[in-house]
Amino acid sequence: MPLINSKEMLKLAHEGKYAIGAFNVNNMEIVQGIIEGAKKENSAVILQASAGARKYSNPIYLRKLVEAAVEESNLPIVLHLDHGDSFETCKQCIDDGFTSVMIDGSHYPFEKNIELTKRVVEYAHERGVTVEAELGQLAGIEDDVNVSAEDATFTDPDQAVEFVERTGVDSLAIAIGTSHGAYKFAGEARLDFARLEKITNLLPGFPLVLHGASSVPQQLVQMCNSFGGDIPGAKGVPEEMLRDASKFGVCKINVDTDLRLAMTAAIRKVLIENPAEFDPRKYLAPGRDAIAQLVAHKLRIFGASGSAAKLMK
Ligand SMILES: O=C(CO)COP(=O)(O)O
Ligand SMILES: O=C[C@H](O)COP(=O)(O)O
Ligand SMILES: [Zn+2]
Ligand SMILES: [Zn+2]
Repeated sequence: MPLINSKEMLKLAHEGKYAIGAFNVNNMEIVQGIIEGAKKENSAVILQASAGARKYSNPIYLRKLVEAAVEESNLPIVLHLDHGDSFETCKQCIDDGFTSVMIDGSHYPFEKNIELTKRVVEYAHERGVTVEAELGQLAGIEDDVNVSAEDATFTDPDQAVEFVERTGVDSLAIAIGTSHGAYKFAGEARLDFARLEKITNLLPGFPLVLHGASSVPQQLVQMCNSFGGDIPGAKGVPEEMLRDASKFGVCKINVDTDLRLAMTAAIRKVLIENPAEFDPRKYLAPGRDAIAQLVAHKLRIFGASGSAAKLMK
């Protein structure tokens, strides 16, 4: 089957109360690892490329890799732009064959975010491409952050409704306490589920997206550190919270950091245990396998196992 947009994929996820995994891709081994994991779970999957990924890999290589993944796996796959920063970047990706784009206007004032998102939606929808936008600022909840500070950065439920209505966007990334990277919480992990529930109730059936949702598995952090790494105090979103979020309208969960940790831990182990090794395949293959294993596990946590079947009819 060809690359598809995310409309039906996220709709089915919403109805089934599970979330689709959206994994960041940067090179061949990462694409292959994710696809192996998705195949194992017979799961639909979103492969997403950031601006940094497109710069690193040269957009044409990345696109061709994803096309190869589609052909080889025959799974329902979306090629999505992660954190598009302008209309021009989104347009470029749409023209290049991406089936979904994110326009991240979250750092702009509300009206400007709406205006920018609307412009992307118009261009994308005319071409059958779905659009994700973002409202609110990602940030971890520090132990001493008070409610008014959370109100200032987290997604305002009423604004979310107005934003969705006025832009016609297909999905919305919300801020409820997650953040990008490996250091998400200084103290105890905490997400604002009351806010999530409010947003979901105000936007029935509408797909929400959780960024910064890596769990930072401690076993991977320890493995990195025990083979020469130095990433102390890394902490992510507990898996139970992701499972809960998927039952409250979160239909797409973004994961990049965990892929990086899995791949790096595996590569570090090979290189430290085999100092004479210098064939890249000898460490990239275990890196790829580690990603496959991680992705399969995530998809089970998200409830996405078996989600390919309904989309393949
Ligand atoms: O949100 C992400 C990509 O858009 C990735 O988040 P993590 O850093 O938690 O993996
Ligand atoms: O949200 C950010 C993603 O993890 C992508 O990161 P990157 O910009 O380093 O490719
Ligand atoms: Zn953002
Ligand atoms: Zn993100």
